[in-house]
Parts: sequence; C-alpha cells; structure tokens
Amino acid sequence: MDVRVVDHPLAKSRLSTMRDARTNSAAFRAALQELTLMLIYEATRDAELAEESIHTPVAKTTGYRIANPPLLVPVLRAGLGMADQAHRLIPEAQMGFVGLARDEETLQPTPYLESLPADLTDRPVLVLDPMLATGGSMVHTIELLVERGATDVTAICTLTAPEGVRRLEESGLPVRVVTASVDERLNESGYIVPGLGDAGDREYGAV
Ligand SMILES: O=P(O)(O)OC[C@H]1O[C@H](OP(=O)(O)OP(=O)(O)O)[C@H](O)[C@@H]1O
Ligand SMILES: O=c1cc[nH]c(=O)[nH]1
Ligand SMILES: [Mg+2]
Repeated sequence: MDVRVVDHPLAKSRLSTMRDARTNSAAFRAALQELTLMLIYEATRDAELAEESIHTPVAKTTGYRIANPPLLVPVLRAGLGMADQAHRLIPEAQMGFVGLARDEETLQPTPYLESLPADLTDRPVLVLDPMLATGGSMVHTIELLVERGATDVTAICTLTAPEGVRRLEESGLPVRVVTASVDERLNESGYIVPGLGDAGDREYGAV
C-alpha cells in the first residue's frame, strides 16, 4: 500500500498548531483547512488531465482540466472540517457523506449516516478524515465504497497511527494514504500518541 507522508515545512507548522493543546477551536479549524489544501494538492498530483483548446488574450494554447473528478467523502464529524477546503480545490467534485462515532470502550465505529452515490465504478474517491487510529472507521468507510464499485480510494488523513496503517494494508482494500505524519503508536485508550487529542471535539466541542 502506498503511504505518502507530506512533510513540507508548511505542513509541519500547521500540524504543530493542531497538536498544540493551547490552540483554540477556531485556530484548530483554520490550521486543518490549510493542511487539507496541502494534502489534497499532493494526493491529486497524478490525476489524469483532459486537454482542451483555449484562447488567452494573446494566443491559442492548450488548457487542462481534471478528466475524472473524484467523489469527496468526509467522515463526520471530524472530516467535515476538511470538506469545504477540498471542494474549493476541486469544485467539480461531487460529495458524499459518512457519519461514524467510535465507541470509546470497544473502539468500534458506530454508523449513523450514509449518503453515497449508488454506483462508484470508475470514480476515484478521496475519503477525508483527520485521524486514522485503529483504522476501524476507515475500513468501514472504504467497505461502503467498494460495495458500490469503487476501486481507487485515497484516504486523506492529517495524522495516522502505525496500527491503523497496518490494518488498512492487511485489509487488502484498494486504498492509498496521504498524511502529514505517521505518529508513534496508540495509547491504551486508542488515542494517537503524540497525536492531537480528539479531532472532532477540538473542531466542534466535546459531545
Ligand atoms: O481509526 P479509528 O480508531 O476508527 O479512529 C478514528 C476515528 O475517530 C475519530 O472520529 P470519532 O469517532 O471521534 O467521531 P467524531 O469525528 O464525531 O469526533 C476520527 O475522526 C475517526 O473517524
Ligand atoms: O487520537 C485520536 C484517535 C481517534 N480519534 C481522534 O479524534 N483522535
Ligand atoms: Mg471524536
């Protein structure tokens, strides 16, 4: 499985803002949006282009557009903080939604929302979730996509744990990962170390 770590200095600085426990919700959301821009930029580096003839004010030339715009799938709640920025970069993208809440005792994802196109054959999909911890939520989401025919899925995750990366790899699902960091490990409560805490709570408040 391809795991691309975006370690650009600007990505590192935004991630540090997100990690810092002193960062308030508004600054956390702003840093997440800026980091999302960098991760999407890197994730779409090899996207296929369609050519078209265009006229500048000076001459005729070749213009380009994304040939097959992806489906964007934020995983609620935390992935919602990445959705608008991703859509700004790829305005022609369609968006689907998955809602999951991890049970903090069992660490299993509990689904509460699924709004996806019925047929994803031949469509690239970008799943947006700041955190890949045990990998349970991401595996659940990708299985929903694969049931609909998806074969080209990219998980855009601000932060990952080695345990979650391994789980995705062992799942055999058609996925690659773009992240700003593979952290050290999970702690006994299933939180990423050093991590940034609970991403959804830091964006929107504790529930
Ligand atoms: O890899 P996993 O062990 O499954 O954990 C990762 C999940 O945990 C967080 O969501 P959470 O369940 O806290 O929901 P929230 O976004 O509503 O806070 C995060 O946004 C992922 O979806
Ligand atoms: O560290 C973690 C692990 C799962 N979900 C989060 O929001 N943070
Ligand atoms: Mg949460």
